[in-house]
Amino acid sequence: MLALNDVSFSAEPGEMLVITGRSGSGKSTLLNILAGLLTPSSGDYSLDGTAPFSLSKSARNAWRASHLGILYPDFRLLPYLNVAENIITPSLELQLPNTEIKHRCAELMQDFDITSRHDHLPAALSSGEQQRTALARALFAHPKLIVADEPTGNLDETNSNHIIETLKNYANAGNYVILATHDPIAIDHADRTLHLDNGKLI
Ligand SMILES: Nc1ncnc2c1ncn2[C@@H]1O[C@H](COP(=O)(O)OP(=O)(O)OP(=O)(O)O)[C@@H](O)[C@H]1O
Repeated sequence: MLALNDVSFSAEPGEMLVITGRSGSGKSTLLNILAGLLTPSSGDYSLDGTAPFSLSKSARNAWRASHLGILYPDFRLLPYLNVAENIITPSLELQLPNTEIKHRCAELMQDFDITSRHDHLPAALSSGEQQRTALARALFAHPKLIVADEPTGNLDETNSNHIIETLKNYANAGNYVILATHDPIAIDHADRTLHLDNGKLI
């Protein structure tokens, strides 16, 4: 059985795409391929001229750190790191001076209203604060592409609106944002919606 079959699409910089489809239709599989986390058994994928699956594993990890922001429905913050430490984890793979790391972190915490929580562990945060920390981490590297799997799945309407509007603005600034979600707020904001049915794009 194929999780995805004959899926072909391209995106323009500045676009926010939403992928819909019932459970098991292949949304997460597609996002994992776009993030360079899952190697497709056949086919091509490139982001701004780079084909991640033609890179060595270490080069692909470095490519992911500098080009990709990834958001998960369960946030996947590292439980033993505080908010600021979680946000700067992409810097482990980036060659940035310490002053720049501190500057980006402070700016993101301010943008997402989590400065006062900078030394708290994820367990002490609300769901909205956890998702805003995850979003700050996803934006830390100024990635060309953000992929997000149900990014508002655990959030109330106010937090969902904030996350989706932030992602939309980030896309419209000349980047790519691809979400898998059923959230009507996200679908409303999408520049384009793609529907997956049984691994095929409809
Ligand atoms: N690692 C894997 N090994 C084998 N089959 C897998 C694997 N991951 C997913 N699948 C299968 O591929 C298909 C697509 O799964 P996928 O998780 O991409 O769907 P989805 O649309 O994201 O579903 P959901 O909305 O429930 O998360 C499913 O039939 C699933 O069982």
